Amino acid sequence: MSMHTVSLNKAYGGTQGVYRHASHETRTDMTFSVYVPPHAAGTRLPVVWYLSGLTCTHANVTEKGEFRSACAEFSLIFVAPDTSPRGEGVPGDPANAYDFGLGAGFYVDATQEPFARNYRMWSYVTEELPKLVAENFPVDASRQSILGHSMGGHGALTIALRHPDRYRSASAFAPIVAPSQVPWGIKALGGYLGDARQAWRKHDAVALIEDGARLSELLVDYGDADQFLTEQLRPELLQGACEKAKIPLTLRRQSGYDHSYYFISTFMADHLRWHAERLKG
Ligand SMILES: N[C@@H](CCC(=O)N[C@@H](CS)C(=O)NCC(=O)O)C(=O)O
Repeated sequence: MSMHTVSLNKAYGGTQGVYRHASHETRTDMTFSVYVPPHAAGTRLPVVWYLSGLTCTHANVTEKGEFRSACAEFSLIFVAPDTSPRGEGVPGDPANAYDFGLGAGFYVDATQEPFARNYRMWSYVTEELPKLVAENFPVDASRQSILGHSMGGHGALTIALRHPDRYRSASAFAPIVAPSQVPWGIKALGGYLGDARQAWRKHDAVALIEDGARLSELLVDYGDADQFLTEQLRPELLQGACEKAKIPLTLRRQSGYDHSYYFISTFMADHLRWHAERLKG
Protein backbone atom coordinates (compact mmCIF):
# COMPACT_ATOMS: atom_id res chain seq x y z
CA MET A 1 0.00 0.00 0.00
CA SER A 2 1.49 3.32 -0.95
CA MET A 3 0.87 6.82 0.29
CA HIS A 4 2.28 10.21 -0.45
CA THR A 5 3.31 13.03 1.81
CA VAL A 6 1.25 16.21 1.61
CA SER A 7 3.19 18.14 4.26
CA LEU A 8 5.78 17.62 7.00
CA ASN A 9 6.47 20.05 9.81
CA LYS A 10 8.77 19.73 12.79
CA ALA A 11 6.87 20.22 16.06
CA TYR A 12 7.93 19.63 19.67
CA GLY A 13 11.01 17.84 18.37
CA GLY A 14 8.92 15.37 16.36
CA THR A 15 7.20 15.45 12.99
CA GLN A 16 3.64 16.41 12.12
CA GLY A 17 2.79 14.89 8.77
CA VAL A 18 -0.23 14.90 6.50
CA TYR A 19 -0.52 12.02 4.02
CA ARG A 20 -2.79 10.92 1.20
CA HIS A 21 -3.41 7.50 -0.29
CA ALA A 22 -5.80 5.71 -2.60
CA SER A 23 -8.14 3.76 -0.32
CA HIS A 24 -9.43 0.43 -1.56
CA GLU A 25 -12.23 0.56 1.02
CA THR A 26 -13.69 3.95 0.11
CA ARG A 27 -12.51 3.89 -3.52
CA THR A 28 -11.38 7.48 -3.07
CA ASP A 29 -8.19 9.26 -2.08
CA MET A 30 -8.12 9.64 1.72
CA THR A 31 -6.10 12.15 3.71
CA PHE A 32 -4.94 11.62 7.30
CA SER A 33 -2.42 13.11 9.71
CA VAL A 34 0.21 11.43 11.89
CA TYR A 35 2.32 13.04 14.59
CA VAL A 36 5.50 11.10 15.41
CA PRO A 37 7.17 12.31 18.60
CA PRO A 38 10.95 12.50 19.02
CA HIS A 39 12.33 9.00 19.56
CA ALA A 40 15.51 6.97 19.28
CA ALA A 41 15.99 5.33 15.88
CA GLY A 42 14.68 1.79 15.83
CA THR A 43 12.24 2.15 18.75
CA ARG A 44 8.56 1.32 18.28
CA LEU A 45 6.03 3.60 19.93
CA PRO A 46 2.46 3.28 21.19
CA VAL A 47 -0.20 4.77 18.95
CA VAL A 48 -3.30 6.77 19.80
CA TRP A 49 -6.15 6.95 17.27
CA TYR A 50 -8.29 10.08 17.29
CA LEU A 51 -11.66 10.07 15.51
CA SER A 52 -13.21 13.44 14.70
CA GLY A 53 -16.76 14.70 14.73
CA LEU A 54 -19.29 15.99 12.24
CA THR A 55 -18.04 18.45 9.60
CA CYS A 56 -14.40 17.65 10.38
CA THR A 57 -11.46 16.44 8.32
CA HIS A 58 -8.09 15.36 9.77
CA ALA A 59 -7.25 19.08 9.90
CA ASN A 60 -9.55 20.21 12.74
CA VAL A 61 -7.80 18.27 15.48
CA THR A 62 -4.41 18.59 13.82
CA GLU A 63 -4.64 22.37 13.89
CA LYS A 64 -6.75 22.95 17.01
CA GLY A 65 -6.41 19.84 19.19
CA GLU A 66 -3.19 20.85 21.02
CA PHE A 67 -2.05 17.24 21.37
CA ARG A 68 1.58 17.50 20.27
CA SER A 69 3.19 18.66 23.50
CA ALA A 70 1.64 15.75 25.43
CA CYS A 71 2.44 13.26 22.65
CA ALA A 72 6.08 14.39 22.72
CA GLU A 73 6.18 14.13 26.53
CA PHE A 74 4.57 10.66 26.63
CA SER A 75 6.12 9.32 23.37
CA LEU A 76 2.78 8.70 21.64
CA ILE A 77 2.12 8.54 17.91
CA PHE A 78 -1.17 10.34 17.16
CA VAL A 79 -3.20 9.42 14.07
CA ALA A 80 -6.18 11.46 12.83
CA PRO A 81 -8.22 10.08 9.91
CA ASP A 82 -10.86 11.93 7.90
CA THR A 83 -14.54 11.44 8.78
CA SER A 84 -15.84 10.33 5.37
CA PRO A 85 -14.86 9.62 1.81
CA ARG A 86 -14.66 12.70 -0.40
CA GLY A 87 -14.16 13.49 -4.06
CA GLU A 88 -15.82 13.41 -7.41
CA GLY A 89 -18.82 11.12 -7.59
CA VAL A 90 -19.08 10.56 -3.83
CA PRO A 91 -22.70 11.12 -2.78
CA GLY A 92 -23.61 13.21 0.25
CA ASP A 93 -23.17 16.88 -0.60
CA PRO A 94 -22.66 18.84 2.66
CA ALA A 95 -24.64 21.71 1.13
CA ASN A 96 -27.68 19.51 1.78
CA ALA A 97 -26.83 18.52 5.35
CA TYR A 98 -23.84 18.88 7.70
CA ASP A 99 -24.86 15.77 9.64
CA PHE A 100 -25.06 13.19 6.85
CA GLY A 101 -22.80 12.39 3.90
CA LEU A 102 -19.50 14.20 3.42
CA GLY A 103 -17.87 14.88 6.78
CA ALA A 104 -20.37 12.60 8.52
CA GLY A 105 -19.47 8.97 7.78
CA PHE A 106 -20.39 7.84 11.30
CA TYR A 107 -17.73 5.08 11.25
CA VAL A 108 -20.01 2.47 9.65
CA ASP A 109 -19.88 0.42 6.44
CA ALA A 110 -22.98 1.58 4.60
CA THR A 111 -25.27 -1.06 3.17
CA GLN A 112 -27.74 1.35 1.53
CA GLU A 113 -27.51 2.85 -1.94
CA PRO A 114 -26.06 5.16 -3.11
CA PHE A 115 -23.69 5.16 -0.09
CA ALA A 116 -22.55 1.52 0.08
CA ARG A 117 -19.82 1.90 -2.55
CA ASN A 118 -17.80 4.62 -0.78
CA TYR A 119 -18.99 4.98 2.82
CA ARG A 120 -16.90 2.23 4.41
CA MET A 121 -15.42 4.14 7.32
CA TRP A 122 -15.65 1.20 9.75
CA SER A 123 -13.41 -0.99 7.61
CA TYR A 124 -11.25 1.96 6.68
CA VAL A 125 -10.52 2.97 10.29
CA THR A 126 -10.30 -0.53 11.78
CA GLU A 127 -8.53 -2.43 8.97
CA GLU A 128 -7.08 -0.49 6.06
CA LEU A 129 -5.60 2.53 7.80
CA PRO A 130 -4.04 0.56 10.70
CA LYS A 131 -2.21 -1.62 8.14
CA LEU A 132 -0.99 1.41 6.21
CA VAL A 133 0.15 3.16 9.39
CA ALA A 134 1.92 0.01 10.66
CA GLU A 135 3.81 -0.27 7.36
CA ASN A 136 4.93 3.33 7.27
CA PHE A 137 5.44 4.51 10.88
CA PRO A 138 7.35 3.13 13.90
CA VAL A 139 4.25 1.86 15.73
CA ASP A 140 4.05 -0.90 18.30
CA ALA A 141 0.73 -2.50 17.29
CA SER A 142 0.44 -4.22 20.67
CA ARG A 143 0.06 -0.80 22.30
CA GLN A 144 -2.91 1.07 20.79
CA SER A 145 -5.55 3.33 22.29
CA ILE A 146 -8.49 5.17 20.78
CA LEU A 147 -10.32 8.41 21.54
CA GLY A 148 -12.68 10.70 19.72
CA HIS A 149 -15.05 13.64 19.82
CA SER A 150 -18.82 13.66 19.33
CA MET A 151 -19.46 11.47 16.24
CA GLY A 152 -15.81 10.41 16.66
CA GLY A 153 -16.48 9.62 20.30
CA HIS A 154 -19.23 7.32 19.08
CA GLY A 155 -16.69 5.77 16.68
CA ALA A 156 -14.05 5.35 19.39
CA LEU A 157 -16.47 3.75 21.87
CA THR A 158 -18.04 1.34 19.37
CA ILE A 159 -14.69 0.34 17.88
CA ALA A 160 -13.15 -0.23 21.33
CA LEU A 161 -16.20 -2.20 22.51
CA ARG A 162 -15.95 -4.47 19.47
CA HIS A 163 -12.14 -4.85 19.67
CA PRO A 164 -11.47 -5.16 23.41
CA ASP A 165 -8.18 -6.97 22.78
CA ARG A 166 -6.81 -4.47 20.30
CA TYR A 167 -7.10 -1.20 22.22
CA ARG A 168 -5.69 -0.95 25.71
CA SER A 169 -7.87 2.06 26.52
CA ALA A 170 -10.69 4.19 25.13
CA SER A 171 -11.88 7.68 25.97
CA ALA A 172 -14.09 10.37 24.48
CA PHE A 173 -14.93 14.05 24.48
CA ALA A 174 -18.66 14.75 24.29
CA PRO A 175 -19.48 11.46 22.54
CA ILE A 176 -22.75 10.41 20.92
CA VAL A 177 -23.31 7.37 23.14
CA ALA A 178 -26.64 6.03 21.90
CA PRO A 179 -27.08 6.96 18.23
CA SER A 180 -30.21 4.79 17.92
CA GLN A 181 -31.94 7.11 20.39
CA VAL A 182 -30.93 10.60 19.14
CA PRO A 183 -31.68 12.61 15.97
CA TRP A 184 -28.11 12.68 14.53
CA GLY A 185 -27.76 8.94 14.95
CA ILE A 186 -31.23 7.95 13.77
CA LYS A 187 -30.67 9.93 10.58
CA ALA A 188 -27.19 8.51 9.96
CA LEU A 189 -27.75 4.87 10.90
CA GLY A 190 -31.06 4.84 9.01
CA GLY A 191 -29.48 6.43 5.94
CA TYR A 192 -26.38 4.22 5.86
CA LEU A 193 -27.70 0.95 7.30
CA GLY A 194 -31.41 1.03 6.49
CA ASP A 195 -34.52 0.82 8.62
CA ALA A 196 -33.87 -2.58 10.24
CA ARG A 197 -32.84 -1.34 13.67
CA GLN A 198 -31.26 -4.62 14.69
CA ALA A 199 -28.33 -3.75 12.37
CA TRP A 200 -27.81 -0.49 14.27
CA ARG A 201 -27.03 -2.15 17.59
CA LYS A 202 -23.42 -2.96 16.76
CA HIS A 203 -22.90 0.73 16.01
CA ASP A 204 -24.40 1.99 19.25
CA ALA A 205 -22.21 2.00 22.38
CA VAL A 206 -25.12 1.73 24.81
CA ALA A 207 -26.74 -1.09 22.80
CA LEU A 208 -23.40 -2.92 22.54
CA ILE A 209 -23.02 -2.80 26.32
CA GLU A 210 -26.63 -3.96 26.76
CA ASP A 211 -25.83 -6.83 24.39
CA GLY A 212 -22.80 -7.91 26.43
CA ALA A 213 -19.77 -6.00 25.09
CA ARG A 214 -17.36 -5.05 27.86
CA LEU A 215 -14.35 -2.77 28.45
CA SER A 216 -12.13 -2.68 31.51
CA GLU A 217 -12.81 1.06 31.99
CA LEU A 218 -13.78 4.26 30.16
CA LEU A 219 -13.01 7.97 30.46
CA VAL A 220 -15.53 10.52 29.13
CA ASP A 221 -15.55 14.32 29.46
CA TYR A 222 -18.35 16.62 28.44
CA GLY A 223 -19.07 20.30 28.95
CA ASP A 224 -22.25 21.37 30.68
CA ALA A 225 -22.57 24.28 28.22
CA ASP A 226 -22.47 21.92 25.22
CA GLN A 227 -25.36 22.88 22.92
CA PHE A 228 -25.79 19.25 21.84
CA LEU A 229 -25.77 17.72 25.31
CA THR A 230 -29.40 17.00 26.06
CA GLU A 231 -30.66 16.24 22.56
CA GLN A 232 -27.76 14.40 20.87
CA LEU A 233 -25.14 13.29 23.41
CA ARG A 234 -27.10 12.13 26.47
CA PRO A 235 -24.19 10.93 28.64
CA GLU A 236 -26.66 9.68 31.25
CA LEU A 237 -27.53 6.79 28.91
CA LEU A 238 -23.89 5.65 28.92
CA GLN A 239 -23.73 6.10 32.66
CA GLY A 240 -26.80 3.89 33.14
CA ALA A 241 -25.50 1.18 30.79
CA CYS A 242 -22.05 1.16 32.43
CA GLU A 243 -23.54 1.00 35.92
CA LYS A 244 -25.68 -2.00 34.96
CA ALA A 245 -22.77 -3.75 33.25
CA LYS A 246 -20.31 -2.83 36.04
CA ILE A 247 -17.96 -1.07 33.59
CA PRO A 248 -15.93 1.49 35.54
CA LEU A 249 -16.77 4.81 33.84
CA THR A 250 -15.10 8.07 34.77
CA LEU A 251 -17.67 10.59 33.53
CA ARG A 252 -16.63 14.19 34.11
CA ARG A 253 -18.98 17.13 33.75
CA GLN A 254 -16.80 20.14 32.93
CA SER A 255 -18.42 23.38 34.02
CA GLY A 256 -18.91 26.08 31.37
CA TYR A 257 -17.36 24.19 28.44
CA ASP A 258 -19.12 23.86 25.08
CA HIS A 259 -18.78 21.39 22.17
CA SER A 260 -15.85 23.09 20.45
CA TYR A 261 -12.12 22.52 20.14
CA TYR A 262 -11.66 25.07 22.96
CA PHE A 263 -13.15 22.35 25.17
CA ILE A 264 -11.31 19.44 23.52
CA SER A 265 -7.90 21.14 23.60
CA THR A 266 -8.35 22.00 27.29
CA PHE A 267 -8.63 18.33 28.26
CA MET A 268 -6.56 16.73 25.50
CA ALA A 269 -3.34 16.43 27.52
CA ASP A 270 -5.28 14.91 30.38
CA HIS A 271 -6.71 12.19 28.13
CA LEU A 272 -3.32 11.51 26.57
CA ARG A 273 -1.71 11.15 30.00
CA TRP A 274 -4.48 8.70 30.97
CA HIS A 275 -3.88 6.67 27.80
CA ALA A 276 -0.08 6.82 28.20
CA GLU A 277 -0.37 5.25 31.67
CA ARG A 278 -2.30 2.35 30.14
CA LEU A 279 0.09 1.99 27.21
CA LYS A 280 3.20 1.54 29.31
CA GLY A 281 5.32 -1.60 28.91
N1 LIG B 1 -21.20 24.00 14.31
C1 LIG B 1 -21.29 22.87 13.45
C2 LIG B 1 -21.97 21.74 14.14
C3 LIG B 1 -21.17 20.56 14.04
C4 LIG B 1 -20.08 20.55 15.07
O1 LIG B 1 -20.12 21.21 16.12
N2 LIG B 1 -19.09 19.80 14.76
C5 LIG B 1 -18.08 19.52 15.69
C6 LIG B 1 -17.98 18.02 15.76
S1 LIG B 1 -19.56 17.28 16.15
C7 LIG B 1 -16.74 20.07 15.26
O2 LIG B 1 -15.73 19.64 15.76
N3 LIG B 1 -16.72 20.97 14.27
C8 LIG B 1 -15.51 21.43 13.65
C9 LIG B 1 -14.63 22.38 14.41
O3 LIG B 1 -15.01 22.91 15.46
O4 LIG B 1 -13.47 22.58 13.97
C10 LIG B 1 -22.06 23.17 12.20
O5 LIG B 1 -23.20 23.59 12.34
O6 LIG B 1 -21.50 22.95 11.11
